[in-house]
Amino acid sequence: MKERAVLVLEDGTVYRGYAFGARGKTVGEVVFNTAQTGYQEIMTDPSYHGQIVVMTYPHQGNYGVNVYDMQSNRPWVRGFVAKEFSRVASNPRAQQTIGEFMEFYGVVGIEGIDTRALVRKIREGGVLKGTIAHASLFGAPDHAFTEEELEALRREAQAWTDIDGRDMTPEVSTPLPYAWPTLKSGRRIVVMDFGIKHAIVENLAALGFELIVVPGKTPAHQIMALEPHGLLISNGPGDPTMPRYAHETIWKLMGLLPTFGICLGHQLLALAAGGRTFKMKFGHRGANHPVKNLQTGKIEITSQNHGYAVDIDSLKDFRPTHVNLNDGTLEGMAHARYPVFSVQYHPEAAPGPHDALYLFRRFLEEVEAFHGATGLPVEKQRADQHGI
Ligand SMILES: NC(=O)CC[C@H](N)C(=O)O
Repeated sequence: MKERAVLVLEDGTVYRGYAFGARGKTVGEVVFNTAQTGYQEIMTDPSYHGQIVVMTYPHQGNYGVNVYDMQSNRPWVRGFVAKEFSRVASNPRAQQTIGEFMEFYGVVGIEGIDTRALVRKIREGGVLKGTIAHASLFGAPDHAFTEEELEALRREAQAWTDIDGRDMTPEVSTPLPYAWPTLKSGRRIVVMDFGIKHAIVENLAALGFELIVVPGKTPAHQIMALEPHGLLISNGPGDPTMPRYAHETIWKLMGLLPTFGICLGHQLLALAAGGRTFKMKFGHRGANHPVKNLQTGKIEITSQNHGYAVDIDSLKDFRPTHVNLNDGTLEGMAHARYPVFSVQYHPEAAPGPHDALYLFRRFLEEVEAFHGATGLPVEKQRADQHGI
């Protein structure tokens, strides 16, 4: 017998379906992702911290999960929703089924609801908070939820602390600096970790960089003390206006090092320079967002996961380099004077197409161009000028 479950939104809408994954209850911001594959990368991307993710593609889990596709050391989604989850994993790379994985890591799920209706609601009204609850919590797997119980679940969703207005960095960032294993020892990159996906560091490592991952809270002078040749500012969850210390650090480092910002890193760069961000109605989450590269005129099909965006008209010191063809929002920018650039989307894919991998190579070229001429740590002299 299937166990009953509900998803109750803060506006009182109730979706009745069946329990999946870990048994229990969970509250979060309900968002949707349109990627057809990549559920494991999505669940383990720290940028989803605080969110219940609804997959629009109706069948999830058929190729299982494995240790290689993890984007961090555990899932971060607060809940996972699909029309139907596969009970079998049919792929030689599979080591577990999606259900086993969700149970192991305590991810509460629901299936059998009309995900199309739910997604349409979010698209029309914007993201909402919601609660998923499984019937066994209320006594029995076939328990039919009463009006009072549903109202209590609705209030729980409403009362949950929003993602906006709090800094989630301490919850996802590494507490201590560490070296990411690489086989070569090329130029040294410091990676500011706001909840980094493994695929980003793996792409940098593949280019031969030496990588030191530091907590997002690391101040500018400590970063410079590591004598880096470049700086990567990672993706991460939450409201980009909240980690104010990061704006200050990035502002201090601006121009000292070739810098590449990805997603949250892009937003932090814009804010550090005096630009503005805003919360989008329902964000961009999927693996087929068309982005126009304004420098080449080419279109890239990109992987995306963000709920905030940089206001294109607020840019200070940066010029737009990429725009989203669906809604015209800013997707990339470059500094007017320094080798500092960033994208709102995910060049590392994981999941998604590899159209934008060239950006990692561009970062390598920027680092080489910046340091290549003299071979001296130019940034150190500049740091002295900046007094850090
Ligand atoms: N993937 C990310 O880095 C997300 C950035 C930010 N938390 C947003 O939702 O817009």
